[in-house]
Amino acid sequence: MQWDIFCRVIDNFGDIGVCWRLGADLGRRGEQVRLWVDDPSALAWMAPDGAPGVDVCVWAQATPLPDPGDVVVEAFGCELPPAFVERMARRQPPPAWINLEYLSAEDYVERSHGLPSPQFSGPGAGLRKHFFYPGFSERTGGLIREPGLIEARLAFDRDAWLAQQGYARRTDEQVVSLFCYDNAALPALLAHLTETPTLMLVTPGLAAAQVARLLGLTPQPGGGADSGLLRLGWLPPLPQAQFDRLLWACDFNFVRGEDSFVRAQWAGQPFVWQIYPQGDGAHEIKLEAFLDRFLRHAEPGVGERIRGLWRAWNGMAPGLGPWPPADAWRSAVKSWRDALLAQPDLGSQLLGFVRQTG
Ligand SMILES: Cc1cn([C@H]2C[C@H](O)[C@@H](COP(=O)(O)OP(=O)(O)O[C@H]3O[C@@H](C)[C@H](O)[C@@H](O)[C@H]3O)O2)c(=O)[nH]c1=O
Repeated sequence: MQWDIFCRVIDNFGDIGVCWRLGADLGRRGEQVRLWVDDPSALAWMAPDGAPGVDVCVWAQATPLPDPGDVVVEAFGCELPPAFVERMARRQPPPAWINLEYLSAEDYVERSHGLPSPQFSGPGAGLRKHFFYPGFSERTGGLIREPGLIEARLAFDRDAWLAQQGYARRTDEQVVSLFCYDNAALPALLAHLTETPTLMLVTPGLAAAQVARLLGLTPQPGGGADSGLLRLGWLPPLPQAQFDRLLWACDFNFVRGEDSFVRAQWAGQPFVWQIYPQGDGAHEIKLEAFLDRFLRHAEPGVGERIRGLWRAWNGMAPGLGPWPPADAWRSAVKSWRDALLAQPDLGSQLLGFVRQTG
């Protein structure tokens, strides 16, 4: 099928990160994808080699758009150009029109996933748009998990990968990745990590700027610095496939937003999520909703510590609290990952949904 995926970059890298993952997943499954994005600049480092079947197209106001394909995906309610919607309404048969929503573990997702939204007026009159919600249960659209991902994860040699990046692991060193927004708990984390031999791989941008400021350092991609028992490595922006490997290589991952949060779950290592902050505090409910599902896989004492650490990392509690025991934390993540692996992935579900509704 021919797909048109529309994406508007609001801020950060999550919008294009998710749309690229989806487009590349569909392309590798033999679909033809046009990815329309208003600002494709991040793809230069995120996806320097492109993907089979995927054409990246700049979506500007003046861009002449071709005839709509078989499926039109409007990512995160990005609002399609009315003239294009009009052509969708005239196409025979009309394209499947999917509104791909943000990821949440809240219960409303199960109620809303797959619902139709018939268009009674406007340029799309006569069309039916469908809401497609990613999620963590059988009654949602699932999570992006391209074929072969887990096999590659299981065959991964972390020491070889770290050495290739110029950060060979020293004996007894734990390895931590850091990808975060502005974070008031970062000083407490750095203080905690200086007590144990640690290699912390810091992503460029907000994470590197804060660590550098707190420790009085200048980040140099590919370079490093020491602070007590903490060894720092400043990362360059990595292609998505290498970013995944970073998460596979680390004992603990600090991730954020949506896509890196999902990839940390596939990595199967203990992780801490900094949720995208919303002014009205809605993110706190969203964070707790995820913890409620995930921590069913943890022993109660361990779950409490994980929840405490996550709350502190998200500014919902002071201090970091006691660090969860690593082995029990890892078992909980693996058990959660096993449960997710038993569910169909988002790409397969979306293909099935479109065939059924089309
Ligand atoms: C640091 C790094 C990230 N990445 C990728 C991984 C992800 O695809 C992407 C980061 O996206 P996220 O993890 O979702 O975090 P983000 O904070 O960048 O994106 C956020 O954007 C907001 C607008 C949304 O509302 C949020 O829900 C969220 O998606 O960048 C790399 O490929 N290489 C890198 O080196």
